[in-house]
Amino acid sequence: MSEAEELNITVAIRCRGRNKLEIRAKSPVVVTVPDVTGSGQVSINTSGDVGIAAQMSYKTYMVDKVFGPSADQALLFTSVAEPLFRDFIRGYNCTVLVYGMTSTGKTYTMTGDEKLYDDELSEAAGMIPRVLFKLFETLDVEDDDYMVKCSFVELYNEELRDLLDSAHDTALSKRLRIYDSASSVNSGSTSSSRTNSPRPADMGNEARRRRARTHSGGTSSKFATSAPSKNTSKSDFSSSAIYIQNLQEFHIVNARDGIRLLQRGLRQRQVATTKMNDFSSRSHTIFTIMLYKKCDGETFRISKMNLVDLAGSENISKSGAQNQRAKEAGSINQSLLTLGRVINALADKNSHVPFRESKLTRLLQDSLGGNTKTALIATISPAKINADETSSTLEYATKAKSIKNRPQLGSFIMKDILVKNITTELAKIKSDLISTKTKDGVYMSHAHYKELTNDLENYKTEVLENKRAAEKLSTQNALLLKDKKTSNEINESQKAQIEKLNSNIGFLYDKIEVQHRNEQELASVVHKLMSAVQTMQRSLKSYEDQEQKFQSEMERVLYENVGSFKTSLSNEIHLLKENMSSEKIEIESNIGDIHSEFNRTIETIHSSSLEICQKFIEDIAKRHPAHFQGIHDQVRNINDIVSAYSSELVSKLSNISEEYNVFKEYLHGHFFKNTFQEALNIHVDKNYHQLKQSAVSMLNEFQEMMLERLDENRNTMLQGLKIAATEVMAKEMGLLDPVKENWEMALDNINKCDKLNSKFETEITTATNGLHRSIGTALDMSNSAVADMKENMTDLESGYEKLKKGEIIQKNIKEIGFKHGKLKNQLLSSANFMELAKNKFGEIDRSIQSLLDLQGNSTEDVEYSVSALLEHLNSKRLKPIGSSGKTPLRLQTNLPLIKDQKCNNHPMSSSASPMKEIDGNKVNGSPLKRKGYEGDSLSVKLQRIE
Ligand SMILES: Nc1ncnc2c1ncn2[C@@H]1O[C@H](COP(=O)(O)OP(=O)(O)OP(=O)(O)O)[C@@H](O)[C@H]1O
Repeated sequence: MSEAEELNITVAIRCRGRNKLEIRAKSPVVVTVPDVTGSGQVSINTSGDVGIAAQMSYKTYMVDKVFGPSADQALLFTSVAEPLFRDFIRGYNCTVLVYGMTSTGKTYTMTGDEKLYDDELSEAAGMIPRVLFKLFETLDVEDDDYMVKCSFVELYNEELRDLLDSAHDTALSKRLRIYDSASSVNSGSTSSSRTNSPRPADMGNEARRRRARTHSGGTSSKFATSAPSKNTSKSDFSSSAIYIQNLQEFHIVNARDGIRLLQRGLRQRQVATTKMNDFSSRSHTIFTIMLYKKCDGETFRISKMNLVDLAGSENISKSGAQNQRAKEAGSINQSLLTLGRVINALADKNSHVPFRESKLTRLLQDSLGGNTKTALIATISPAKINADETSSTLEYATKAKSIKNRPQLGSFIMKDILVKNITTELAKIKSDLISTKTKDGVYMSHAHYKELTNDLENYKTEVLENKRAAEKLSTQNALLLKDKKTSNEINESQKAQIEKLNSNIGFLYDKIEVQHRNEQELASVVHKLMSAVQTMQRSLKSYEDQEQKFQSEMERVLYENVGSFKTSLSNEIHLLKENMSSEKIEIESNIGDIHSEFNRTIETIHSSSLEICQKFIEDIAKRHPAHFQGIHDQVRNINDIVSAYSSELVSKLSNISEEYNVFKEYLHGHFFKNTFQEALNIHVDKNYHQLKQSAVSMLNEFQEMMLERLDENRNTMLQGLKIAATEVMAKEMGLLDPVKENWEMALDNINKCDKLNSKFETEITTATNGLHRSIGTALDMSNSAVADMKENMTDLESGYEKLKKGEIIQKNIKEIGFKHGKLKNQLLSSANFMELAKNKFGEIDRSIQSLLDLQGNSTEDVEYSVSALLEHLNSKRLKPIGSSGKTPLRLQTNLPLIKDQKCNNHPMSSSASPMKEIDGNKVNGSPLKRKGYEGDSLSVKLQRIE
């Protein structure tokens, strides 16, 4: 096999039979394995179903070897450990690991029965005793120079302990520390992939010394001693990537020495009784056998065999672990979890493998994915009650199968260096022995004494330094306490501020509530306003209806009167013509009739018009002002409400704005800082307690411990602070962001609301003012119109009285009578004229008809029409003929005829038609606008009636 060849880890499964507990629990077997050994296949029924259904839920795993309940210890050794053992003898570093749930037989597999019976091993002896025996058997057969050393270390609660240290668990025991080893100290060694890190300083001198050594002739072959070579692991450990400082290695010369060391170590090992195992191992152990085997004349190859018994993963609820046991289980599970992650990372070929996350994985660094040949034995229980743990163990075992190592031959050491080391150690021990023998008490060599004195001095110095460090820590602690007090005070004030802020927020909520209610009130007022407008529209409509009624009344009167007037005129003309032809013309009576008929008609028109007009005006005078006054009052009311609401709203908004500013200021100025202080405070507290504990323990520890603890504590504190700061930053920012956003959005909304309200207020004020003004104007106009109408009514009355007197008409008629003779000759032409007049009346009739038509649909703008009517009434007052007094408008209809009669003494002889003036001025020129024509309004219609 080439040295750099990749080799998968060998994975074996060992399934024991059901133990008493499982039998008592009547837990069925769910794991299928061969009874002894067979193919590398193991199946587990994950559902717990039985019969055919069970076949469906079997999960199968493939590994290198599977051993069933009947597989004995010897088979395990020959199948798994022996191939590795052979490589170990050849100079490879090898590791055998047992892994599995508690009580599945890890210790049984690795150690088993380690006792000797007549210097022989029992059948139940596990791998370690078997390797020891096999080793010396093999070395004896090879009959070559060698040296064997053993070490036994346990990892308990993440702390390394030397199980072979006679001062184990006492104050004198030296603390073990893990270092990454440098590459081989010997020129003949091969470099490891993980051996580039610098060696610890305390290794430097000896290593340098050795490198400087030149080859010298070898002396010893076997070392017949099992005395400890204290602190020598550093000197001889060359190919492994991991170095344990202060770990003692013991020379052994035969298997029994090794067994004794094993037994000594096992006595020190942490074992406890749990519900699942009477002798449950509470720690991980590594029994290491180091072989220095002669390679050629002057060099020895160093190889190691690590036999690792891992503590069992356990379900605390099942194992019933409490207090110390629970703590142990937690630590065990934690380190096994990291081991699982390391296996996963290696199997997935991740660039980062978390070896440094636990001491266990650091120790196994070279065995997993390194230069070591490794075999993993996963022990499992066949019972259903442990099916979950068994599945998990099988998952890990399968994963581990894909891990590849690059086994390499171990490094070399020069024979003379090896001999010198041993000689020095021997000399030291001999010297101590002699001193002890010659005197009472505890004696030692001068050199050893000197060394111990040096150590003592060093320790004294360390204690002093530690004291100083402790004092410094106390000062820091006092400062931290002071800080804590200040922080607490800040915290209190912060709390008060938060409470205040909360009450402010509550107050704001109340205000918003009030504002909401105001808005609702405003909406109802607007609603009322709308209904008032609708009422007004209805009033206008009734006003329009009245106008229509008035028009139709007017139409009826005009039709009746003008029509009857026209008919009687036509009858008169006809009669006149007949009388003229029969020469019996009684013009006086005719004229008298005309006169009386004319007066009667005018009187009827007048009285009807007067009656309608009076009724209309009274109606308007009665309803209109009161109605407008009501609207006016309502609008004023609305205006007041809106103004009050608006001012209240403005004050509330300014309050909100002010609160927001306070809040913003608080957020910017205090909020984050104080929270940070609070969190910092918690972390400071935490770290303070840690520091306190550390300080107390540190005072009792040696310098290494002290320095390491200090470093660790400082790092923990720094990291804690860093994490706390980051966490707080992230948390605060995370919490603050949505709040800030919400506040900003709320402010935006408030501002928008403010703007909207201001706009609304302006608009409603403008609108109500406009309405107010319009209604005021309309009211004024109505009042003045009513006054004017009343005045016109008076004028109408006086005009009518004058007309009634009919002085001028009487006079003219008399004149006509006197002039009867003279006019006789002209009767014919008069008859013609009358014919013409008849036609003209027809035209007048049509004109009136069209005028009435035009009146029909002129209600577009009632207010305008009313104002136009009033305006018209004001501007179109006419005076009666021969009088300076005012005449009602409608009396002027017949004025042209009378005027002509008065001004021309011979109206009958005149070629100009008396109607011509009417034609030219108003009728014939047809200035009348048709229905629907622009400007068609009541005012125009009234003009035409004139
Ligand atoms: N294959 C086996 N044959 C016979 N007995 C076994 C076998 N496996 C385990 N046992 C017995 O089961 C008991 C528990 O075994 P062991 O202490 O080795 O378990 P473990 O896995 O090391 O447990 P823990 O992790 O708690 O230390 C012991 O009494 C052991 O003798």
